[in-house]
Amino acid sequence: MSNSKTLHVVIFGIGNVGSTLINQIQAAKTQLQLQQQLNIQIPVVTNSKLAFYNEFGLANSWQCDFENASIPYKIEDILAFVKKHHFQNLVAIDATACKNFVQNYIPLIENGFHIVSANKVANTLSFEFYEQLRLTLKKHQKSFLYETNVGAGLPVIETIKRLYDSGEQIQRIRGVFSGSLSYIFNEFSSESVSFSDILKQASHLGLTEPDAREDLSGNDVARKLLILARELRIKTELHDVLVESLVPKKLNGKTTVHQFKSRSKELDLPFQKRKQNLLENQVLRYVGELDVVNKKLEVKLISEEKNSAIGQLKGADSVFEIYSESYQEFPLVIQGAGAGKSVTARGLFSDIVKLSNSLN
Ligand SMILES: NC(=O)C1=CN([C@@H]2O[C@H](COP(=O)(O)OP(=O)(O)OC[C@H]3O[C@@H](n4cnc5c(N)ncnc54)[C@H](O)[C@@H]3O)[C@@H](O)[C@H]2O)C=CC1
Ligand SMILES: N[C@@H](CC=O)C(=O)O
Repeated sequence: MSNSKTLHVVIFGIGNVGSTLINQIQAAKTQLQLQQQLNIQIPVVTNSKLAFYNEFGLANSWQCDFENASIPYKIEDILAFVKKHHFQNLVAIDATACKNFVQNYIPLIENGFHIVSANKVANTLSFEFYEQLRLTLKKHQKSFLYETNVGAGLPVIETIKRLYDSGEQIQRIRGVFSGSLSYIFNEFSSESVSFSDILKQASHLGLTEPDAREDLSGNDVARKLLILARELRIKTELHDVLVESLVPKKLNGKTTVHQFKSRSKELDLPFQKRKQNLLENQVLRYVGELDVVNKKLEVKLISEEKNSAIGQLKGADSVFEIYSESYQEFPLVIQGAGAGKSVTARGLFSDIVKLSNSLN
């Protein structure tokens, strides 16, 4: 008798992260089958408007297939499709950055899906929604994994959870939580390049959010702090986070993404001034701090000594310093690429495999 297990994975969002995930899964098929007797089938992939269906799973030519044969969809069409084919072990991947998409989580769970998400929105809406989602998961015995919400492929949430579940008192988590802002300020502090050019590079590298103002406004980092705070059972909301936004009012949400991009040169002068104000041994860093004891969450741009751990960061590295009962003087440190399509897709893949281990 075969012990092989099949997962049916529906991928919502086939941009940087979603499409890399599909390619990673396709490339690992043989290895997964041989080493873990795991078969991951992807019968549906979607972007915001179109879905491509193949009940036998995607072929390696999936991008062409999507271009040629995708059709407009509603979430109900996908629910009907998986029901018609009696698919078991259903997993919905949220690789969108969409605020509305998370309203589909509860119907998906009620229709048999586990959720694996890179999108931080579901964990950062009201605490009421946060709890309702967890109650629904419990009722339907489904899982929700979101390791990539904080630190992309880095094991940040898992580490915090393990410490907390084993009774460790976590006092403070401080660091550079954003891979894109890390890249931007590492490059900007050390190179003679304009701020807008570096922002453009970060976006081309797939490091920023689809709307880079999510990063520059501090909102994305605030979401990460809130997610960690809630893991530690702190009942708090996104608006409780003290945030220093780097987006000037004239370029805020009333401007479209396209307008913001075409006017990004307006950011150059203010950032050049901040750079000029630095002392010789300082660099700019955008940091987050979760003070667990005082339940205070704050994100801001600081001038940091070049020689400190945070000052020495390179590339798109994030760093999380966890101070706790057992790590008082010298924190537990998690460091590595905090953004990028490849590490993030691998983080989602790892959540899928983790989920498969908990299924029959
Ligand atoms: N890029 C990175 O380094 C990291 C990204 N993430 C998260 O991963 C998610 C995806 O990021 P990227 O791939 O970089 O963005 P992207 O902009 O490249 O791709 C987003 C995709 O979602 C689709 N989409 C938008 N609304 C949708 C909807 N309602 N239903 C279905 N599809 C929809 C878009 O059509 C696009 O295909 C975001 O939530 C981001 O915060 C998390 C960690 C790191
Ligand atoms: N924009 C985010 C991407 C991952 O969440 C970041 O820069 O960290």
